[in-house]
Formats: sequence, C-alpha cells, structure tokens
Amino acid sequence: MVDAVGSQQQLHKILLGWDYFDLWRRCEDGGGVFEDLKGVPKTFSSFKEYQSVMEPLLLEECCAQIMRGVEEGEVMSPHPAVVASHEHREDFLIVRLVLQTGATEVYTDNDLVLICKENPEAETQTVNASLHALGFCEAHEGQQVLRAKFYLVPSGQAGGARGVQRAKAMSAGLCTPSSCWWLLRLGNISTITREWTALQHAHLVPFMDILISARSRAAPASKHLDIPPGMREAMERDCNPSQMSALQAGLDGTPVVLIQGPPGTGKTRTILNLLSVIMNSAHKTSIAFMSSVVAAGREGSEPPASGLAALLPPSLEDRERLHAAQCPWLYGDLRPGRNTGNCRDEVTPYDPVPQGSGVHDDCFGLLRRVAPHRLGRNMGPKAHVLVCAPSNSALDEIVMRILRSGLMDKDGANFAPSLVRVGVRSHHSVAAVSLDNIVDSRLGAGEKGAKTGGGGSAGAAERDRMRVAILDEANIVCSTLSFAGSSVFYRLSRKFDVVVIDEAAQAVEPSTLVPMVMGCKQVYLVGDPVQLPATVIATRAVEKGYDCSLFKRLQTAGYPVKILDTQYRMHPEISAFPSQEFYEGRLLNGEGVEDETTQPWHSQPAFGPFAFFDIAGKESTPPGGASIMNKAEVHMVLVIYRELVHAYPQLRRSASVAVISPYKAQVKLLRDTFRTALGEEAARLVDINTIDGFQGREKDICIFSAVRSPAVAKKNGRRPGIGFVADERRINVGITRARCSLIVIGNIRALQVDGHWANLIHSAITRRCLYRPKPPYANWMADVLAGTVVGRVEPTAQELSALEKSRARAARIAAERGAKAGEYAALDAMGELEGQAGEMAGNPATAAADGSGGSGREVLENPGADEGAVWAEEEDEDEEDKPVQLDAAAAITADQLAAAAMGAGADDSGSGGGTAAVPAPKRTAQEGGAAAGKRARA
Ligand SMILES: Nc1ncnc2c1ncn2[C@@H]1O[C@H](COP(=O)(O)OP(=O)(O)OP(=O)(O)O)[C@@H](O)[C@H]1O
Repeated sequence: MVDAVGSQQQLHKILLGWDYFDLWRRCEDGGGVFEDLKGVPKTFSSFKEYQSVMEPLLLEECCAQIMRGVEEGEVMSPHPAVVASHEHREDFLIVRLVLQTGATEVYTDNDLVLICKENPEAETQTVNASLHALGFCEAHEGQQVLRAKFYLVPSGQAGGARGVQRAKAMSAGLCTPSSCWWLLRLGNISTITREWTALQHAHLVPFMDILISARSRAAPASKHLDIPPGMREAMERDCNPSQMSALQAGLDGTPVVLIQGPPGTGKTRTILNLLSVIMNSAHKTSIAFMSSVVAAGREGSEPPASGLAALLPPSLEDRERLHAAQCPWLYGDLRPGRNTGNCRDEVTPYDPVPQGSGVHDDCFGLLRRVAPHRLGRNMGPKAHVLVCAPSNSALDEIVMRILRSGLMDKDGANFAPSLVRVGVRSHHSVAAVSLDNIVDSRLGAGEKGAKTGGGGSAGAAERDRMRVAILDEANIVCSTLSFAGSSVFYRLSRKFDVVVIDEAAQAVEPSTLVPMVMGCKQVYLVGDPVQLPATVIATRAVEKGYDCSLFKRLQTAGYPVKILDTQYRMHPEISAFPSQEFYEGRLLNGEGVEDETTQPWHSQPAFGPFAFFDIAGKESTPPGGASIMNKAEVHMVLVIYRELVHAYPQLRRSASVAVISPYKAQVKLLRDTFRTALGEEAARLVDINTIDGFQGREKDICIFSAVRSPAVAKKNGRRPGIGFVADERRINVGITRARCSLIVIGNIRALQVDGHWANLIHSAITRRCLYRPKPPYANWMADVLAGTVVGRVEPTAQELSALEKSRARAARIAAERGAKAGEYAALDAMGELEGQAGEMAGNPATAAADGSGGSGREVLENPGADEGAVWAEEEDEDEEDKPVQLDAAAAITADQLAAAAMGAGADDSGSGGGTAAVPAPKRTAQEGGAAAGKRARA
C-alpha cells in the first residue's frame, strides 16, 4: 500500500529544513545539497543501495530546479505577507498568510516558497543573515489567504547552531499574529514529490528485483499467452517481423519488456498493436484449440474431435459450468485463493461500442467456449492498462491515434476501447476522452458548478468518486508519468495489469517508477536511448548518470531489448548514416520508402537527399545571452530556402521545410531573419526550432545548422570541444527528422573534433555530397544550380588526414568508453575527450573560444518541445540584465497589508480598511527573478 502522505511529509521535512541562501552559495561554488554523490551503476546489489544512490540525486535535481527557477526568471516577485493565524500539526507549523488581492494567484498548491523577514530583492548584504525559511504552499483559502507549511523543528534544521537559532527565531516570528513577511515563489514540486514517493515505494513493484539486477525472468510455460489467430493474421499484414517480435515479447509473462524504436520505425504503431495484443491475448492452449477450429472451418475438413464437440451449441449447463470455471467470482466461488481481490476487479467493464459500427468487442464470440484468461489473471475479459509518456504531446499522439484508428479485436476487426485521458494540458483533439469531460457528461449540466468550486464539498466529493469509478472501469487509461502519481490514482480499487511507457528513454528513473508503484504486473518500456534523454538541470546529477533512463540502464546492463529495425520515414540516403553510426547498421529501409521520398528537387544534388555545406562562419554570443549563434550559417540557410521555394513553389505553399539548430540563440536569429526577409506570413511556413523541440516530428526537408566554429583558446590546457552538439543523441535526432532531404550546414574543422561528426563528414565526402560555399552565398548557390560552378568539393589531403586522425581517436575513445564498467560517462568527461580529439586533429585557431566545454551552460539550452516557451525564454534572456524598476505606487508597505488583512483601518493614508484596496506590485516575473538571483549571488 502506497503511503503517499507519509512520503510527502518525509520529503517536506528534508526540503523545508534547507537553508536557502546557504544552498545558493554552495551551488554558486559548484557544489550542491550533498558533498558527494554516488554514480548510477548498471545494476544494484539491493533495494537499499538503489535508494541510497537515487534519493540524493533526486534531491540534487530538486535543488537545481529551485535555483534555476530564480536564475532563469521563472519565479515571481516577492509579495508582502502578513501572518493571520497559525497552528501546529505534527512536526509542522501551518501558517495562514494574507497577501494582497490577486497575489495568491501566483502561487499554486505544492509550490515551494521562500519566506523572509526582509525583501529578498533588497540590495543589501543583510538578507542572508536575516530570518528566512522555506515553506510549502498547501492550499488557497479565498482570494487573499494562503496556507503554508513550515518545518521549524530545531533538531531538524541543517546549518549547526546557526540553523537551530534561525529555526527558533522563525518559529517565534511566524507564530506572531500580524507579523509582516516577504513571500517568494520558487517553483512547483509536484513532480519531484511524486518521484520521491515512487522511490520510497519502489519495493512494492512486483518485479523490482529485475529492475535492480537487470536480470530477465519469464513466467512458467503454463502461463504463456498467445495472440488469437484472427488478430495475428491481421497484424502480420500490418506489421513487419521486428514489430511482430516486439508484440510477442511479453506473452511469455516476462514482467519487463524493452522495445527500442529508432526514428520512424513505427513505435506508435507498435504501441497501438501492443494494446490490442494485451487486451486480447489468451492462454496458448486456448489459442491452439481455436486455431485448429478456425483452420478446420476454413478448409471444410473435420474439426478436431475436441473441437467438434465445442462447435456444437453447448448446453446451458455446460455453458454455466465453463463460465463458472472462468469467472468464479460471479458464481460465489469462494474456494481459497479464488476470490481474494476486490470484486470490482473481476467485473466485466462496460465497453461502449459505437452505434451501428458493426464493431463488436463482447469477447463472447468465438471465445465463448474457451473464455480466455487475460493478462490480468483474475480479470474479466479485458486487462486494465495504463499508458504513460513523459510529455503531454507524446501521450496525446497515442491517444489521437487510438481515437482515429481504434484497436484490433481478436478477429482482426477494429474496435473502440474504453479510453480515458487523465491530466491537465491535454490536446484539444482528445477532449472527448478527457477525464473531466467524461465526468461532466455523466454528472450532467446541473452538477457542473461543483467543478469550478462553486458546488460545495458534496459536489467535489461526488466528482472525485466519479473520477475514480471512471478510471476503474476504463480499459485504457492514459496519463503523463508525473500525473500517474496524482492522488486519484492511489484511490483506484482496480490495479493496472500492464503499464506501457512511451518515450521511456526520455524519463529519469524515478519518474518511470511512478506508474509502476501502483502495482502493475508487467511493464513495457518503449523508447530509444539513442535519442534525447531526460532533461536534468543539476549538472552534478548529470555527471553521476541521473539523466540515464531506466531503459538505458537496463539495456547497458545487458537486458534483452526488442529492436524495431525497419524505418519508414527517411530516404535511404538519409537513413544510411544514422543506421551505421548509431544502430550498428541494423536500421533497414521499409519497402517503398525510397519511392515515396524521392522528389523532383533531388535532380539538384545540392538539395539532397543528403548534402553537407561546409561554411567558415564564426559563432558568437548575443549580448547578455548564454546561447550561441552563427550569422553566416543563418545567411546560408536563407539562401538555400529561397532557392528551393523559387525552383519548387510547391514547397512554398505547404509547411514542408524545417530548420533545426541545437542553439536557442541561433533559432531566434533564424526566425528573426526569416521574418525580416520573407515577411511574417511566408516565414510562418518554415518550421524553425531546436533539436529538442523537434524530437518525434518530421518534415520533408530539414536544414540543420550546427553553429559551432573552431576554437582558439585552450581551456585548462585543452582545446574546448563542441559542447552538446557532440551529444550523439542530439546528432541522431537532428539528422533523422527529414523525410526527403537533409542539408547539414556546419564548419567541418570545428565539428570533426567529435567522432560522430567526423564520421558524418567522412560519409559526405565518400558519397560526394560535400559542398563548400563561397560568399556571397546567394551568387554561389545560383551558379551551382545553374551548373556554371561545381559546388561539390574534394577535401585536401591535409584535411583528410586530420579527419582520419579524429575518427581513429574517436573510435578509440568510444571503445574505452564502452569498456568502462559502472558509471556512465559524464558530459564533462565528454567535453574533455572532445577537447583532446580537437588537438589531435590540429584545428587552426580562427574563432574566439567561449569556454563552453559541454556541460553546465549547455544543459540549460534544452528548451523542451514547446515552441512558445522557446520564444518566451529568449525574450526573458534579453530582459535579464535590465535594472529593476520598482513602481513606487505598487510598493505597498507591510503595514498597509496588515491593515488590509486584519480589516482594520491602520493605514493613515485613508486607503486601507478593505482588502480590495491594496494594490498589487507591477514588476514582471523575470525582473523579480533576476533581482532575486543577483541578490542571492551577492
Ligand atoms: N509495418 C509498417 N509498414 C508500413 N509503414 C509503417 C509500418 N510501421 C510504421 N509505418 C509507418 O512509418 C511511419 C512512422 O510510424 P510511427 O509514427 O509509428 O513511428 P515512430 O517510431 O513513432 O516515429 P518517431 O520516430 O517519430 O517516434 C508512419 O507513417 C507509419 O505509418
């Protein structure tokens, strides 16, 4: 049984015991919460060891998220707050704080907050020493009151005597009614809390031993399942052999199944088919019998003796006997061990069938006489499946595909499963199956008020009960990994039989545990560790392998993985390199993919299917920014795009061209340049985004701008590498988004310091598709297209020799890395090795080094997949160094607020007395955040 509340309390005691300013100073000095962190090994000897490694890493990440919130301007300005009342609950002090009207909207439940006696933005040196504590925002009470929780038990405080003293003083201060404080939102810790809870309860996962030891085990042969013949036939038409093999991997009862899907190999299609298989598989004996009956029927021959009897309509008695044998719970079979679970587990879920669709899924068809045991052994006809993904977008892709095409029933016909999408921020096209919408429609219009909080507690309770009931009934529940740890899941009476996790290689390990601790019997991890990993903010945690997913750890430890080996996205000229480089040459091309992706513009070899443009541009850092850009490459991209759409206007009409770059600053510059050059409308047709923003997507033509230029200065005696552009997972995602043409723009002298890039350049040379544009690029391009200039170049002997040295060196490093047992290679180490490789390759010094060796700063480059967020963050960056302008009118005094809070007219300006009269501060989030950051740094 998961004790979510207990785990939360435990985490709160840890976090709320931290000294925020002390922690900030340690982070600034390159430290963190812990002096030392253990690296993530491939396997663990015990659950205890597992927890002892993972817990500190999770806390380190939590700390980094809090600090980054301030650094990147995500936190809001501090708000004056006044203590209205307090109470002690267990070890915590619960304080009701009154804020000015509207200010409470900034805070959400589960926020971590900082409370200070002095304004944390004040440019004085005294804040550190002043009274402050971290708090947890528990709830809103009306429009002005926040209920916050503090842990101020002296014995629980870190920081020695000073910490104990601060705890005592804070406790006294917060227990003083009407005392005035400043409150600052640091960030939401819901996800961290759920991951923590999962870590505390991971021992409840029935197959945790496998996750710890990475040793596979199957169920006894008697429990093996198989796919019904009708479904198998239909699936074999739909799936290639590697997909079929993946679909069958779990039928022997293996609790943990890993399916690796390189780009475009049909991961989503496989997941849909997997869901069909999970919901319809039956015992092998039943399937063998059915197959013989089906075959006999088809051939018109005698069915097997046992089958003949079965084909005759069974007597009522026989039916009841069979049914009772399969469904003892419905017949009151209370033999020991037969009816131990909650009876709701056993009841056949209601399964709505579209009216007039001709589709049926009653499971009492052909299987009537051999009612199957489903994957969930004590289940009715359907397994209860939880489908998860780290992001809303990945999850909604699956939900949309299920809604669009349905699943396959045992006969190979389509059916619509009962499906629920849980959580917030789902895509509008899946609204029909969103939990809240289903609740609304069941409750009817009259009850809707309850949802918005106006319906009183009875309405909310009723909605809550209905949510649980709907999730219990559904065949398939879809949720993000994080949301699967929300309270509604803990209240379900029907456990999940199977959990399917998409993009599993993009989640940190504790996050993957969240849906598993709900008690599932089997988990399918579907993903690709050679594509982007989880975003981990804490550089120290990354160094220790915390960004390594469970999928990757198990795979690295030798756990069997089913690989989808046929790609249907890319022209073979595009897939050739990633196949060789990242998938040991095992990525095959689907039938017909070459025909489908060959395009008229391929008659110009500079337009693909694959071309590499070697540009001698210089990287630079925009003022006040931390990212980098390369103007020459931006110019070249624009020239290529213009020529493409000029010669092939069909590309102008559809959004079929993408420009991808690893760096946010380059993305911003590209967008600005395209807008200026083409106008708002035309520029909108080009999809310009970071690699991270492009994972999981595809375009006909992708132009990739690598940005990096050769470095001059050495860093710690070594030449800097090319940072996270060298991350193989980023390279892989960046060059596998194009269907028809991939045009890479980069500086080969800079890029070849990395082994993968050296191999890509080598591949371009051997395939004779290396170009070296000369400025002005527009003229050069026009000449190449007109055939008056030979654009393709052969590298010089010297260049080839440098390239070969680099490749040899990279191969040696890769071999050493592969041989390294235990911890995973850290990003820092990678930067170091690349630096050495750069020296070997003898890079000429042509550009200023910016010191980006590949870790800290670049981890922050990861903008997530949301385009809007990229823009917003870029704008924040520009704002970062602006001086803070405090609006005098908005700078309300604590006395005013106190007066407002207490409803007393203590404000002698005459404006007080009513809470609504208190004005809100007008500073922006980023101003407050930047100032808080500067303050803390001071
Ligand atoms: N067995 C198959 N036969 C023919 N086409 C297939 C097959 N499997 C997948 N495809 C096609 O390949 C394309 C990619 O499939 P899908 O979207 O499922 O891949 P994916 O692995 O999820 O992609 P991504 O790399 O973006 O995650 C789709 O157009 C799909 O129809």
